[in-house]
Amino acid sequence: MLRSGYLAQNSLLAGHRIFSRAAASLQHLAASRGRANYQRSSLILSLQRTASDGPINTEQLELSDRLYSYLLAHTPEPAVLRDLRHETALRHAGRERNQVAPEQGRFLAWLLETLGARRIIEVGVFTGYSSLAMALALPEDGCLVACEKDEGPLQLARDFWRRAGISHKIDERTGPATNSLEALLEEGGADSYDFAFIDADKRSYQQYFDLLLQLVRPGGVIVVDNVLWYGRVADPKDNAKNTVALREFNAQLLNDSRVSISTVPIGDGIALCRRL
Ligand SMILES: C[S@@+](CC[C@H](N)C(=O)[O-])C[C@H]1O[C@@H](n2cnc3c(N)ncnc32)[C@H](O)[C@@H]1O
Repeated sequence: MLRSGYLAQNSLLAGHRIFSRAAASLQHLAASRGRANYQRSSLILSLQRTASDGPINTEQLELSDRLYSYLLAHTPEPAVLRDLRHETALRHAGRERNQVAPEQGRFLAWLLETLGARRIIEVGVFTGYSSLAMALALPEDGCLVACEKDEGPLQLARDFWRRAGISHKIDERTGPATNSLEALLEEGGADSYDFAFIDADKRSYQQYFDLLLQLVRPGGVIVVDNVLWYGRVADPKDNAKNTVALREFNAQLLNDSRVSISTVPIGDGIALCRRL
């Protein structure tokens, strides 16, 4: 979108128009992500930490709306993914927040490229933003098993998979994801996947994780979305079912000797888990 190569092909005027449209779109995106919850007093925050086992660097980068817009402007996003965001906002108004953010989609794609992943699984597809971002990063003979229970948003996902020319890489599994993952195991899929992404109902995360640990090969990676849950996991007063489920999942993950983990505060927080 804002890439110099792209702008260079257009006249300065056209470039200006593209920039203005993209900037407006990015501002809208930044504003619509519930980032008002973040403190805005400065770019660098000094936090009161509760860690008691030694000095730590307490300087944290705060993503203000302005800095987030800058980040988006420096995140490559193919036009087909940007169009899918817009189409999702039109057809599934109010549910756009279900989608991973562009920098997360790019991160997942980059990770797959870096790992050289060929066979991957997604749990929770919605209108297909993350699946499309990931499928674009797979080789021509790669395969993404797309698990989704809701037929409604899948229709848009299919349109865009076709439009992007990656439908042949998608193995669609409609229905409750636990059934789909169990079916993959019955089909002999144990230890045969390079990567999995969990982004569905929070109370089933542990179940998905345990099944995916059987499907992903040793050395393979499972990425889990929403582990910081918009900050709610750290709020002792928040005992909503999803918050409690994510808190329990995070606590279990910390002591799970089957994986090596790193939790990264991108988007709503993701846990990167490598199967040992
Ligand atoms: C947060 S959205 C996924 C967003 C998607 N990863 C993206 O970036 O566009 C979660 C999706 O999980 C699906 N889901 C919820 N419970 C499910 C289940 N038990 N089995 C399969 N899919 C489920 C929902 O229908 C919804 O579409």
